[in-house]
Amino acid sequence: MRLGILQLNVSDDPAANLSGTLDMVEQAARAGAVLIATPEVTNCVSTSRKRQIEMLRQQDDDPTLAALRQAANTHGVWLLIGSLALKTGDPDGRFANRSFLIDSKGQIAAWYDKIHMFDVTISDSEAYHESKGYRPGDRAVVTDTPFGKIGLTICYDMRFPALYRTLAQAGARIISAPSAFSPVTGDAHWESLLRARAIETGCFVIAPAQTGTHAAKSGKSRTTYGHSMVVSPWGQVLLDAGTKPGISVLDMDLEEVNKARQRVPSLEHDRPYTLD
Ligand SMILES: O=C(O)CNC(=O)[C@H](CS)NC(=O)CCC(=O)C(=O)O
Repeated sequence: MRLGILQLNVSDDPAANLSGTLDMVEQAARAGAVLIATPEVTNCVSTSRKRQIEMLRQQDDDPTLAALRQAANTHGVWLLIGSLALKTGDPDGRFANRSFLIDSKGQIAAWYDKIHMFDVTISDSEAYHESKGYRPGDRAVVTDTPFGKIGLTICYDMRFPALYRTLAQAGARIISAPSAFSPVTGDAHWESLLRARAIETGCFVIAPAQTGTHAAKSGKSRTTYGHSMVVSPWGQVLLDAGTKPGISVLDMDLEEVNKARQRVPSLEHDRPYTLD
């Protein structure tokens, strides 16, 4: 199956971001991709809560979701929208960081709210407080597709191997990890984390990423790591998209999932144990 990966450098203007993303989806579909995946927060990268309150919408009212559903139907492709930042209507005002799998008719096949929040102080000058802005989810999601079962995760989730194991043991053969990674942790950890998750689950791991410095009309601008990646179930890096925005298309042989799991069936070798 042919996979399209969109590496994006979105701003805090969802309408402008959408037109660029729609162009890239069309190009990837023309190149023969049947599943096209976009990064975390495809609609808006912003560090300003005020700006997010102004620009973001609830799911039923979100123009990015509506237009991408229509594009999936028009081009007859499955779309993994890495995530959208959405209003939730919750009294505490927090947003959802929500991933969507859209089928080739434009219907929502599955959605997933990021479970693990990136509340991390990397250095004196760099800290993230994701849970201040976003309300974490509490359900893991695996869905049937014509390409086998896909498990959904987002970004920081990749540091929680138990979630990946749950998804793989529930039948996932592909796990998505759309991201907006920090450059510092990206350099240190990104490739290792993704390869480890692929090897230990025997899944393809697909990780479309935001990249570069994100233009902001309001608030501080933010920089992300890029290097969108696809890793085979044997742990080979099939794609590293570097740091420029753009489209990558590659063919995945899903038989490799069976082969890797036959060679090393560790997914079936869990054992109960006590902790003294
Ligand atoms: O804030 C938003 O609008 C969307 N959310 C994100 O971009 C999140 C939280 S800041 N980014 C990550 O989880 C990066 C994780 C990471 O870099 C690591 O695990 O090292």
